[in-house]
Amino acid sequence: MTKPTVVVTGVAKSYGNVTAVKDVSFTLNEGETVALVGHNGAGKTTIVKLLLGLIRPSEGSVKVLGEDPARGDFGVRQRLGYLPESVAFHMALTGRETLAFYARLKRVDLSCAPELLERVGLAAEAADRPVRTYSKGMRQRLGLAQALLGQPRVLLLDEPTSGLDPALRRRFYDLLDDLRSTGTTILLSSHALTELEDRADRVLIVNQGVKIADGTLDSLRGLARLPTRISLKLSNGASAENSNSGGAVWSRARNDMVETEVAMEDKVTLLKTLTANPADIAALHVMEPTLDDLYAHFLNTKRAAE
Ligand SMILES: Nc1ncnc2c1ncn2[C@@H]1O[C@H](COP(=O)(O)OP(=O)(O)OP(=O)(O)O)[C@@H](O)[C@H]1O
Repeated sequence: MTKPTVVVTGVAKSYGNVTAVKDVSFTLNEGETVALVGHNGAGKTTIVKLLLGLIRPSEGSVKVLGEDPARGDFGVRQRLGYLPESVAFHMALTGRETLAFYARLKRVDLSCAPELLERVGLAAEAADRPVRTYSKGMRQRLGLAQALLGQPRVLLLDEPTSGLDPALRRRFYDLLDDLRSTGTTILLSSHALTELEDRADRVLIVNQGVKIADGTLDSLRGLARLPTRISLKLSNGASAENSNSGGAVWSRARNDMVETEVAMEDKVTLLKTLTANPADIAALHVMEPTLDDLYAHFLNTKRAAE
């Protein structure tokens, strides 16, 4: 059974006459990885700060692990991990000393530090070097180790992969998969939509402080009803227009391919027709709407309604 770890109800947050967040409600569950996406200034950091208890809502309520995080309950803070977008460490401390510093602040056991440094790929040699000698990616990994201190039940990550090369990104997401399997709730705030696509169980889209979409990628696809793109290359250089191409309208694409768009409900029928004679087909690609497409769709729908 899904167990909620974060419950946000009707939350608004204003700074003077700037309303950063308006009537936002959502629930995050144990073992769920949720992407929080939105333009610059959409309200993502404000939501994360509300979950951390760094700011109080002007309206509504925030509960993290059953408590109000702004009350300063230490038990909750110990079970919350946070990686800010820009990690600022004391440059003279080594990686190991930095972790010891944060472990004391969080009042958690430091015995897990060597394992954490290992997990984020900071080898023993790097762990004992001052942070000022670290590359940006190494600092980011130390930031992640800091966020993982005390085995948090809820992990809040702001642009966690910025500064990581592709191999480290993969390693980072593998690490998140391990945490998810132990029941950790992970909220990832990011602009890197393509890499979130296969990684997040759910996507929350915010715009101008308002939540405009919340669901799995498949459920958002179902709501948006955007077409599927099919691209095709026929054998022997034959033209799709002349073949049994299911009545679709084809246009020229790259690499001698042709492409068409088909409504969700017609996709299977068209694919059946196209693949009736497999020998006719040199290449076939089926592209479902990406998170980028869905993001643009929900923002445009919101704009059109205004
Ligand atoms: N302390 C503050 N005082 C006044 N306005 C603020 C404050 N913090 C945030 N805001 C405003 O609230 C709105 C939401 O800001 P927020 O930082 O939550 O956006 P964001 O989605 O995290 O943006 P980004 O992707 O650029 O980090 C913006 O209009 C911002 O200017």
